[in-house]
Formats: sequence, C-alpha cells, structure tokens
Amino acid sequence: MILDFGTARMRATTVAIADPGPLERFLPESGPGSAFIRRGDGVVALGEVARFETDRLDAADVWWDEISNQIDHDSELPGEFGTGPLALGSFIFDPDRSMERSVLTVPQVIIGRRGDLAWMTRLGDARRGTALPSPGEPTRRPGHITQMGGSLRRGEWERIVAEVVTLIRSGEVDKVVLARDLHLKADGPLDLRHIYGRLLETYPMTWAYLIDGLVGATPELLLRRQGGLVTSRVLAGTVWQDGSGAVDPLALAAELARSEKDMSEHAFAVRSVADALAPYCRAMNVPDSPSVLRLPNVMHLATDVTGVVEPGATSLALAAALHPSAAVCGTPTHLAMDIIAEVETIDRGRYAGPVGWVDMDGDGEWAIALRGGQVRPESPESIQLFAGAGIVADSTPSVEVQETAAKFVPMLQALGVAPS
Ligand SMILES: C=C(O[C@@H]1C=C(C(=O)O)C=C[C@H]1O)C(=O)O
Repeated sequence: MILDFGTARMRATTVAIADPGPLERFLPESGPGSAFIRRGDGVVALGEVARFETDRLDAADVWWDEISNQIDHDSELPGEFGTGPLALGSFIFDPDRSMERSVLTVPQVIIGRRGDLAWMTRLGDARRGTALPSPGEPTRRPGHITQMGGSLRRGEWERIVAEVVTLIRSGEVDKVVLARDLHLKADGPLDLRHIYGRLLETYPMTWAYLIDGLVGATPELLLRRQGGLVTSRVLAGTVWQDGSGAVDPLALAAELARSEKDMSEHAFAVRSVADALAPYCRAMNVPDSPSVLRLPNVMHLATDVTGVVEPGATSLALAAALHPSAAVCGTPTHLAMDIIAEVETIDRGRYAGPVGWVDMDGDGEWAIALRGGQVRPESPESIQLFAGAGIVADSTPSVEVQETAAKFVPMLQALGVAPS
C-alpha cells in the first residue's frame, strides 16, 4: 500500500536548534513515534506524512526516491549527514515466509543530534514554525510481568540445534543461525518508551531502535553510508560471563580471540558482507583479524568492513544487497534461509532484519534488529523477545542455549525481569 502526497509537492524545513536534551523524551505515549539513537546521537521521529508497506528493500528504495523527489527542502544545515527529511524503516527477516509486515515511514517532525549539532525538520504545515514539540508524558514502568516461556522448550530447541549440527557435519551447509523466542506478559499495556529509555541507559554503545512496536538495542550495524563511504560492523562469535561474573573480562576476551569455532563462525560473516559489498565499491578494506567488542552482557568478535561506494547505490540498495548476512542467516545464504524456515518453527518477523533510516541523498544507517522484542497492537501487554546464535560444525546445543540466554539479558533487564 502506498499513501503518498498525490501530485502536490511537500515542503520541508530544517533548522538548527539548541541542545534539545535527551531525544527520547519527545516520544509520545501514543500515536506514531520512532527513534534510532546511539550514545545520545540520532533521531526521534514524530507523526507520519507517508507510509510504504512493502517487504522488499529494493521496492522501498524506489518508493523513497520518488517521494523524496516530491519534497522541497529548505535547510539551515545543507549537506549535514542525517539532517532533513528521512524515511525510517524496519524490514522483515524473510519476506517470503513471514506473516508480519515491514514498515517504512516518513515522519512529520524529526529532532536530531550529532555531536554538537542539533536540528529539527518539519514536513508540511509551515505555520507550525520552529518551536520544538512538547516532550511526551512521563514513561510508565511495567507492573507485574509473567514469563510465559518460549514457543519451544529449551530441550526442543537444543534438539533442533543438534539436527542442524548433523547437517553441517555432513557437509550440506557451513553455518546456520538459529533463533528462539520468549513470551512475556505484563498486567497492563507496556510503555515501550520506558523499555527504550532503560536500553539507552544500560547499552549506550549499541544502536537503540524503536519503530512500530519493535524495540531493542543492537550492537550490529549492517551498514552506514555517509557520502561516498560505506561501513559495516560485522559481529559473529560470542562469549559471556556465567551468572557468577567471576571470570576476568580480559581472560574472556582472550578465550574468544583464541576460539577456532568462533573465528570460523566470524569468518563466514565477514566474507558474506565483503562479497555482497564488493560489486558496489571501488575500493574496500577488510581487516584480516577481528577485534573484541565488549558489551555489558556479552563479548563479540567484531570486524569493521569499509569501502568507497560507487555513486548511485543508496543505503537502502546496499541494505538490500547485504541482507541477510551470514551473521544472522548462515552460509550459503539461501540454503541457510531454507533450513531456518524449516526447523526454527517461529516467525522471526522483523527480528534480524534491517532497521534504520535513509535521507534524501540516499545516505543512512541500517542496523540489524537484534537484542529486541515485538509488541503487537492487538496485545499491548505482551512482548515476544528473540535471540539467536550461529551454529557451526563444532557447536554444542546446550552452550548455544546459554548464548541465546545471555542475549536476552538486555531486554529482560529493561523489562525489570530477572534472567532465568
Ligand atoms: C543472532 C544474534 O546475534 C548474532 C549472532 C552472533 C553469534 O552467533 O555469535 C553474534 C552477533 C550477531 O551477529 C542475536 O543476537 O539474536
């Protein structure tokens, strides 16, 4: 479905503003509001002037190109990365099999910050002037929350992991990322702004996203296109503290860097990103060995792949080329996707799909929607959390369950629930 402006052109105005304070405080309790923030920088988006419901990133790219050509933009900050009219989106992991829908929305008001620069963009209705919108109502912490368990019991999920390990050992496939879910129910509607605020506090180094009921804090950047440069932060290979927190973090990082299993899992992910980006890049830098990214709940092997991108490839086109990477799907891609659809038994919806924004120049940031959960309008008191782990030949099912448990921690903490 396309809702557009018809034949009328749309006006947009961008003004520099004084420090607006924490961006998330502008999120309304009800009505359209989305956010994409890291270390206090990013955007919060209010209202909606257009929405495109497609599951295809390449169709979204064409639609945004048409829509952005209908916008006359007056800006005090021309050429500044991320300023001006944007489309914010969140895309389905596997559009061929999901019952859920992707979303791409053009907000009416955007408040943004990058370093010392802060701005507001307003679309349409120039009479509203340059006054900032009022902050949203105070957030509500959830009342009592009941953990309803996952769609599969842990033992059942372990059996699926074991089956996939057998397939991998037989040489049919190299790597498959398997996910499981957890359902939680509060005694009243959840205030996603509260969950979002907690994630921003505890996981400032991640990209925290909130869009159409999907909320989370992901450490993985599918890509940033800024001017002629593209960067992708590839993560794969994970260690975590056991409950006691007794292991020295440096020893844990060293264990990860020495682990052949994690290194091979990581190599598949880096290769898939480098191969997908290569046709769009004039020059690329793919580091030979990963670094270790430390988060409060887990550590990952991380590689930042960078490239000089050919003109014309927008951030949405690049996201279309990169998704699904081996970090969230597997290798070879199509085979891994089929195996996931066959054995996983949950609908991932927008979990593990691209989430982010694109501007009128095609620049943008698209993260991978991990470490998050989905609230649906028909049951605003329920949330479904997702977490996955890369399975390779020497994976151990019980250890993969622990890895997914460690990945649920940020959302459980944000909900005020003790991890089980
Ligand atoms: C699939 C997830 O994470 C991905 C899988 C990882 C792994 O298997 O080591 C690490 C980071 C992510 O690329 C998730 O968080 O749900």
